[in-house]
Amino acid sequence: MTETNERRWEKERLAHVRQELQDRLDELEPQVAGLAEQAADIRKRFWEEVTINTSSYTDFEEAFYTINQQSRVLAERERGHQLLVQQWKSVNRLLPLPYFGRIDFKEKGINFTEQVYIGVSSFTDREGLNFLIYDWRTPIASLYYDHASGPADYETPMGRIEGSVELKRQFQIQDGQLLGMFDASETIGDALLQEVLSKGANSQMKSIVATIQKEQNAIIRDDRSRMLIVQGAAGSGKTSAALQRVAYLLYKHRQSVKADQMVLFSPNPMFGSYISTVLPELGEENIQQTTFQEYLNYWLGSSLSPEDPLDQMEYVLTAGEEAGYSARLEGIRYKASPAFLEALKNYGEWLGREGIKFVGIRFRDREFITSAQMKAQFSSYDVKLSLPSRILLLQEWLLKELAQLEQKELYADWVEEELNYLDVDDYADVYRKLHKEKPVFEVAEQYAARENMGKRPDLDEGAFDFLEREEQLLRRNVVKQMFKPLRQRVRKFKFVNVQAVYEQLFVDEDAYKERTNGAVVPPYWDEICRQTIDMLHQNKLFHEDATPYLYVKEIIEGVRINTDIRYVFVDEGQDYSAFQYEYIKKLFPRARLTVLGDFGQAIYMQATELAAADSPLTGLYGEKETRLIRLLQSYRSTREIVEFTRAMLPGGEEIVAFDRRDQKPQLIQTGIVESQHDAFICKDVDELHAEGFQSIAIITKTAAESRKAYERLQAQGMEKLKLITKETEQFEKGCMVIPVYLAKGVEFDAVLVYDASAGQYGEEYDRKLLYTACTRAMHRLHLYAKQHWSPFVQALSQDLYEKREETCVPRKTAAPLHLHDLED
Ligand SMILES: Nc1ncnc2c1ncn2[C@@H]1O[C@H](COP(=O)(O)OP(=O)(O)OP(=O)(O)O)[C@@H](O)[C@H]1O
Repeated sequence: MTETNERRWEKERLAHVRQELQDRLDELEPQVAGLAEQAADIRKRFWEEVTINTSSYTDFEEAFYTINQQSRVLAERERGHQLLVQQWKSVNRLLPLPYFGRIDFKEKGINFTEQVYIGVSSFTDREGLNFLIYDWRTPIASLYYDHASGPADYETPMGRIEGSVELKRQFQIQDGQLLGMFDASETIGDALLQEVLSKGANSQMKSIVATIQKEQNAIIRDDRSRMLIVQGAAGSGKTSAALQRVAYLLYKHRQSVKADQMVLFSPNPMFGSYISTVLPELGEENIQQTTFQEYLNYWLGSSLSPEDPLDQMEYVLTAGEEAGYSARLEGIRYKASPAFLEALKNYGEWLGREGIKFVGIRFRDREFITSAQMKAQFSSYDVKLSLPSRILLLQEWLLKELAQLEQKELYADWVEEELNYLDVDDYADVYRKLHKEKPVFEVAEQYAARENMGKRPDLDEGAFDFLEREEQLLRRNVVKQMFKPLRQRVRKFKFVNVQAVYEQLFVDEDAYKERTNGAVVPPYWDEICRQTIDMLHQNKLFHEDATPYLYVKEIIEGVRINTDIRYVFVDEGQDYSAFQYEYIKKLFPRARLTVLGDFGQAIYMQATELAAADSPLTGLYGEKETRLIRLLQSYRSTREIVEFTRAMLPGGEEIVAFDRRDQKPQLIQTGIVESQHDAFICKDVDELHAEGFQSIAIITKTAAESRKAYERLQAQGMEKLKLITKETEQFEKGCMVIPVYLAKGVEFDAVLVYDASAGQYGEEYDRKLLYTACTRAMHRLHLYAKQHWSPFVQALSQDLYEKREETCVPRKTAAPLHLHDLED
């Protein structure tokens, strides 16, 4: 066949498959509507068809069976309807783009070459015998992602199948029309990838199903590791691969795992909205998404409010001049470290021996059960029992004590008083209750009357007295109501003073050492102690204390677990501490973990290196159950941007750029006049817009700088500018000012680093912040500085960028130049 014949053939096949799809749709539509109507009808007439007659046991039994039968029919219809709707949706999804790839595979020992067309779901011919389209998650489809032409094999549940790939073809199909096709030889056609990557940024992430790369496919299909760690360069497709992996696992384990048994921890709520369309695009339901902070807030309850990690970050970046800053930084570092985790484990032992602090139970200004009584009771339990078991015993004891006290209080004066405040409803309740008991009373009365046969019945003796019963019930209600909160507090372990238990760790160095089996304290310990206790006294927790606090709480009360969750995904995994991983492991004991991150973007102080030999992550489930995959190829940015950004990172030379070309990054020195600086940015934004770039981010180091930049740029007349803050929930296209730590994980057509001067990014710590900011750019990257460039920019080879030093007149020249317009 000539090439044009080949194309014609593919066009005809496409038309044929689309026709089959259309026919199926035409068949399904009336059925879908019909079944829905039938189910609705049955539901409506459900009770009409059932006559309930309970006069005899047989009648009752009959009614029971009719109801059962009706509800079974209804459930079946509804299940049938759901299945049809699923099929209908899947055919609908396939119609505009039935498949994106084809692979011709000849199995060893079989004289037949199968043409395998791959799309987002499977579709067979009318007889159900031939696959017109294979779901991309079927075993045979992995050939498409893993092999170029030549010998190839793939894994099936029945074992490995060997053979050879004779053709690998990619299609560009839009609205059912074949726009292009490429035969790929080596890797999956760079042509299609080029095409996909050259497109503009979106306000929502896209699925990469048609162009998944081999190393990404390994992540997606790994189904053995308990812990899968992915260390991948910026833009290497970690998040994309993670979402494809979710879709794969939901497909592979569709009988046993549902979407609500998977959780994804994402860096912030805005990121959650950014990725929320990928799974529905692949025909799967979204899984649960949360941030670690949401978990902390939930478990800590309302008693203590933990600081937001973004506020912690803002403090670290902006509070350098404040008293106690160095101590706080040391505290953040130490409280996230494995050393502190170890210290807390030892503290747990000590607590079990002597350290628990109890809170007495008070009631109406009386100490019902004192903390000393609790302590005495607690120490009567066998020390061989675990701490949570002994606390449970104490809880049981307290509930019993409360029950006895409740009984004793029935005739206390305060109850008498409370009775006066009861309203009509309370009396009515009691009356109803007594009325229900009436037959019993009547029998009792008759009995009493018979006993006194012949005698005048004496109602005061032996007979039931309603009034007395009523008062007793009312009293009981009053006391019960008053004791309810006490019981609830006991059930919620409020009799342990966790806050005091955590606080006693931070008394002084000697006490700390004694209680943690000699842990070595970090520098500034006294100040760290003071700061921690200050916060606790305001019922607040530093972010770095939140997870350790929960950890201590659980040492005492026992671990909270969620056994429903089967897969946990942690994106931006470098930003979690050893502590947080330990916590996640405990919380989800039946789950497999996938952690994706990039140590090059580790901008939080509690960062964890994912790929290091001594990484706490490897230790979590042990080396045998852990697999590490590295992604080195970056897909997001142009070659010029990747070459520029990777040179900022030590070891960055191993990052591989994808061959997509555009301008070199631009370095613009704006001079010391602030308004001129902003004018340059405004002018560049206009030009980028004119070139057709729709998503442009002006990235600052901090939220405070974002606010300032936003105001200044607006003053320069920049219109439709958005300010992104930690409260922003939705990610939209357009031009925005955003602090770097909120831009994590997302991407823009063009990135303008608002101020890349030495004053902003001068310390070693700033290197990764600047790297993270620059790597958000897909097509264009501009950096601005008034005077001196950041040392991380200065260190770059000059052939990696273009320098601009043109002049630019501020747009709003009306305001005269003030001294504050000049840089310090
Ligand atoms: N195989 C692929 N085919 C097409 N596009 C891809 C592929 N892999 C990644 N991309 C694209 O590259 C960009 C970066 O992907 P993604 O955000 O998943 O990377 P990441 O490693 O999570 O990045 P970062 O760590 O910098 O946030 C996205 O636009 C994504 O669509």
